[in-house]
Amino acid sequence: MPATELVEHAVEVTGLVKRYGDRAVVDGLDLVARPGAVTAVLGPNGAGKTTTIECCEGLRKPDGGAVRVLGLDPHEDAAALRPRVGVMLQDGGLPTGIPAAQMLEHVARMYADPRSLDELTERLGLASFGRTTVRRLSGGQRQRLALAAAVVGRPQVAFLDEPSAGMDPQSRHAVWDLVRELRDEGVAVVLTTHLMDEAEDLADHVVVVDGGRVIAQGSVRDLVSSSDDRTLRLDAPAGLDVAAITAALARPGIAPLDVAEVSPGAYTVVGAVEPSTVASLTAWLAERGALATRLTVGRRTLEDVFLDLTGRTLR
Ligand SMILES: Nc1ncnc2c1ncn2[C@@H]1O[C@H](COP(=O)(O)OP(=O)(O)OP(=O)(O)O)[C@@H](O)[C@H]1O
Repeated sequence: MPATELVEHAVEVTGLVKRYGDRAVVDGLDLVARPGAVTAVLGPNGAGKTTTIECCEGLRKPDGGAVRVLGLDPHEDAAALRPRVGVMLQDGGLPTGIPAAQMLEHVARMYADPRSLDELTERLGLASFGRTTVRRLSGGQRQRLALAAAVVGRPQVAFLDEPSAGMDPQSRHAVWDLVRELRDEGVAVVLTTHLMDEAEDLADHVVVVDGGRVIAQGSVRDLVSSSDDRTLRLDAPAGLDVAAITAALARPGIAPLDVAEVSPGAYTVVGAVEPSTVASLTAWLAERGALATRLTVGRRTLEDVFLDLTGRTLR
């Protein structure tokens, strides 16, 4: 009986610690991933996502905590897990000296019941560069090949580290379709991404990591509706006085709205945005002869929540 039928969680990480020198880059991280679900791990650069995934893949040895994949230890049971786990590394990790098609055939031969190479080649658009050596592929082509290599063996768990990074929109959609299909086939897909729309579209469960720990998790819906806040987005002349806007929108007894110029001429107002907020804001602009070229009010997006949780400072 496959181990996925024995374990509720295809991946279970408990109190994971990984240190480099005396610095813990993963610092007590807990994470679970279910079969038949996409778990998206989000976090700023250097948050510890890849390190965590690599501990799950058996590529790095934890300094503390426990990691179970299909109920097994990624290090000690590496041989048993190899045919059941697909891995797409951030840097490709593919042998570079052989043509792409040959590389994929070689990988497919390692599995008992590989996917059809014709079908994978067709859906990921690999045919046009099958004869090109891996080293000469473009970044996006190499990513698609790495994804094909990760899934060709029909894994029960697929770890995909930034699967659509550097891809054109067509490729990204092909990748998303494949990920959804894997999920529908019962695969536990664990992916990292910096693309909030990718997480919003694909993820059944989102885990936000910062400083080597999980700082929030849940479904996208849970995360974006955990507050009643709304976001007002405004396009107007650059350099408006956000402190003055904040003061103009203030209402007695209500927490001040968070007004920011997120890029030149693009403003957000976050909080309890009411009809009167819109009226006060447009009046404030009109008094200064400033034209709003766009104004929308909507629910918070995953990106809003992510920036709230992790801040705007560059890492
Ligand atoms: N072999 C290593 N030796 C020392 N430090 C390392 C090593 N590998 C990773 N780190 C550090 O560990 C931290 C976490 O790195 P990791 O690659 O896990 O982050 P990440 O969340 O995947 O980031 P990104 O979004 O940029 O890919 C970083 O500060 C990185 O510099």
